Amino acid sequence: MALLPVAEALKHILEAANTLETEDVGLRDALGRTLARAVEARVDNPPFDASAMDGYSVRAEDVAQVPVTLKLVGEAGAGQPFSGKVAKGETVRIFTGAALPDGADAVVIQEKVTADGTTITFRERADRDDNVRPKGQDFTKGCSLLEKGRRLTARDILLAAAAGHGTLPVVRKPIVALLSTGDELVEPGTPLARGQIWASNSFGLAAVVEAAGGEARLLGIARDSLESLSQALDSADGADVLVTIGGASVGDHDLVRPALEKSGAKLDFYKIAMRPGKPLFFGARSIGGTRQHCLGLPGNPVASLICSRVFLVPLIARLLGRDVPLEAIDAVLGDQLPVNGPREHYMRARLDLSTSPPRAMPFKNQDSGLITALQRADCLVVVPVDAPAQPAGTAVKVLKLDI
Ligand SMILES: Nc1nc2c(c(=O)[nH]1)N[C@H]1C(S)=C(S)[C@@H](COP(=O)(O)OP(=O)(O)OC[C@H]3O[C@@H](n4cnc5c(N)ncnc54)[C@H](O)[C@@H]3O)O[C@H]1N2
Ligand code: MOO
Repeated sequence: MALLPVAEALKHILEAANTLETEDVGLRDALGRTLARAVEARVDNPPFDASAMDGYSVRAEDVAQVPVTLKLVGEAGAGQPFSGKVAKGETVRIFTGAALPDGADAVVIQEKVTADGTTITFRERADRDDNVRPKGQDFTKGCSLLEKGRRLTARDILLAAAAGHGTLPVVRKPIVALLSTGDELVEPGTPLARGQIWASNSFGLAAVVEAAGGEARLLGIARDSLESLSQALDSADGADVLVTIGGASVGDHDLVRPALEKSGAKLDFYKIAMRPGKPLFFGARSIGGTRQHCLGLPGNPVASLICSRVFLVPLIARLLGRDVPLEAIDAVLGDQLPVNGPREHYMRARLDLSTSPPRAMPFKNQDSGLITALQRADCLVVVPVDAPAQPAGTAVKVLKLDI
């Protein structure tokens, strides 16, 4: 069977996914969530002409010639506005953040005046609007502040709060169920018998899911039997995406696809022209009356994590209504590469950003069992299908390994 090119596989996955529903969350729960609608300002900011300094509010024309003495007639504090009006020859004491009293149009900082009871002598002249933050200077009511599809940062949340929002409309988090499969697997932290290994992938993948904005649900470990797999697959009820790990290849114990198909899944594709990641599959099924995307990742830890970066992170982004973060950047090879085979090779590498263009140094050993090399890598050099040998200095595409 011909292997599906990586770009085609990604296209199939993205075309299958639609943006999830909208929900309102409080500002305290908004960090990292994706805006479902644009956010507009509900007020002007500042909402009133405000003093930027501690000092005295004046009519600028009264202090055009200095020194001059004005009469103190009151005080304006933050949250404690002056109720009267500043008339000719008068001044009102003012503090940072207070509303500028009616009649006043400038603030003189206190360091520039001499106060003696209600007699205030100004030693420095002021112009209109000096030390005043005019109403609406920052933003005005109704203007668009945050665009739909944006992943909310601390800065965004501060802005939304200042613009009058106590809650924000965000896209519901996709629930991603993660199922490890294999007779050799035991939970991390428990003792190992001979032939066993710890099921590390699901924990790495759960972190990928959550960093991408999804909610990970670990379904534990299914054994290599149709019965155990079927039972575990039934427990993925309520998830938007089911990710199976391992059992995807062609061995006698690779039963994940048959079990999934038995549970009603229709596979869109199986096997892609990617290294690592060849036995990846994708499809969908109906469970509990809702449609669930099914992504089968290879068991090799390196393959599963790299495939999650290339396929699962964009799938989650699409479910969240976000742009798909898979842009490759331009770099040059720091070392020569041999001829590539029939699969697009995602080579673990380190990226030196101090040079222009950045220089990517692929690791010598690209075995997909090397977890330490994956952990040390900060990018993937993407080597096209059947690429010829390439000397150091060749231009290449690189995917940042930001997971
Ligand atoms: N005859 C062939 N054999 C294999 C082929 C092939 O085309 N023909 N493809 C190879 C490729 S490429 C890959 S990748 C692997 C993937 O196979 P599976 O998806 O069936 O993965 P498993 O056999 O279940 O596991 C592979 C490896 O990873 C370990 N593993 C599995 N799950 C976990 C987990 N949750 N945490 C940590 N480690 C895990 C497992 O113990 C194995 O060592 O197939 C090749 N074979
Ligand atoms: O292509 Mo398989 O995913 O190593 O090594």
